[in-house]
Amino acid sequence: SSRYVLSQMHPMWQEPLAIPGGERQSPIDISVRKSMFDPQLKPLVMKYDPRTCQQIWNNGYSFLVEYDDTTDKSTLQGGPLEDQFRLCQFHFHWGENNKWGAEHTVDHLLYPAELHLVHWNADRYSLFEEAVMEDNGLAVIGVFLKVGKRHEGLQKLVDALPAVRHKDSVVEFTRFDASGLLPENTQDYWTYAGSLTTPPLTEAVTWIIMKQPIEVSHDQLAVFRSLLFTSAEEDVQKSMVNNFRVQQPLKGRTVRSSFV
Ligand SMILES: NS(=O)(=O)c1ccc(B(O)O)cc1
Ligand SMILES: [Zn+2]
Repeated sequence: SSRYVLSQMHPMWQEPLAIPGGERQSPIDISVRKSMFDPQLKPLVMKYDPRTCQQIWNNGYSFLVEYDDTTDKSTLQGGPLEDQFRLCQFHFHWGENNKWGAEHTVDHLLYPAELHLVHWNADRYSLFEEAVMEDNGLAVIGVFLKVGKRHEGLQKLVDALPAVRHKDSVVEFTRFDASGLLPENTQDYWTYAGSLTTPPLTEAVTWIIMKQPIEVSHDQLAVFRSLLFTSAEEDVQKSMVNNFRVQQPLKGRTVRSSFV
C-alpha cells in the first residue's frame, strides 16, 4: 500500500505549557545514593485474579490491558500505601531501539522499556475517574524491561498485539495473570509522590518502582514497535515508538527505598 511508516525521533507529544501544580511531576531520574531507606515501608501485597482480565486496547499512546475493576478481585496494598487499591489496567512505554524507552531512570541508566500496572484507591473513591483527581488516588507499579531471555508469561500478550495494530482497535483478552509480569523480587522498590506521565498529568500517583527488571527477548520487544499511533483510516501510519515522557524536575521530593 502507499502508506508510509515513520519512526518518530521525539517523545510522542509536545509538552503542554502549564501543568496543574507542577510540583510533583513524573517521570524522574532515581538517584540511588540520594534515596532514603525507610524501615517502616511494609511488604507489597499484590493479589491479581486472571479472571478479571478483559481486553487489550490501542489508545494511540500505548496498548492497555484492561481489567474489570468493579470488585476487589485484583488488588494492591501494603508498601507505602495505607489503603487497598484496585488494578484497572497495565501498559508499557518503549523506544525505537533497545538503547532507550523507559520513563524512569536509575542513576541515569536507560532501560529499553517500562511496564506500568495502574491501580486506584477503592477504599476512598468509587471510580477511577474520581481517584485520578486526588493526591492519594492512584498507585502505579513500574517494572523495567531489559533485553535478554524470552519472557514466557509475556508471549500470550505479544501474540495478541497484531490484532490491535491501529489506534482505537480493541481485542478480547482474558485469563491473563498480571503477576506473571512482576520480577521475582518485589520487596526491593523505590517509592515517591508523582503524576501521570501522559495527559491529564494529574498529581495523583504514588509511584512504586521495582529495583529488579524483568527480561524479555529482542523479538518480543520488536513486536511492541510494530504497533501504530495512527488509526486505520489515516494515510500516513506512524510507528508506536518513543511513547515516553521527558523527565521532570524533582522539586525537593524525597525518593524512599524499601531496601538498604
Ligand atoms: N503512564 S501512567 O502510568 O502515568 C498513566 C496511567 C493512566 C493514565 B490514564 O488513565 O489517563 C495516564 C497515564
Ligand atoms: Zn505509563
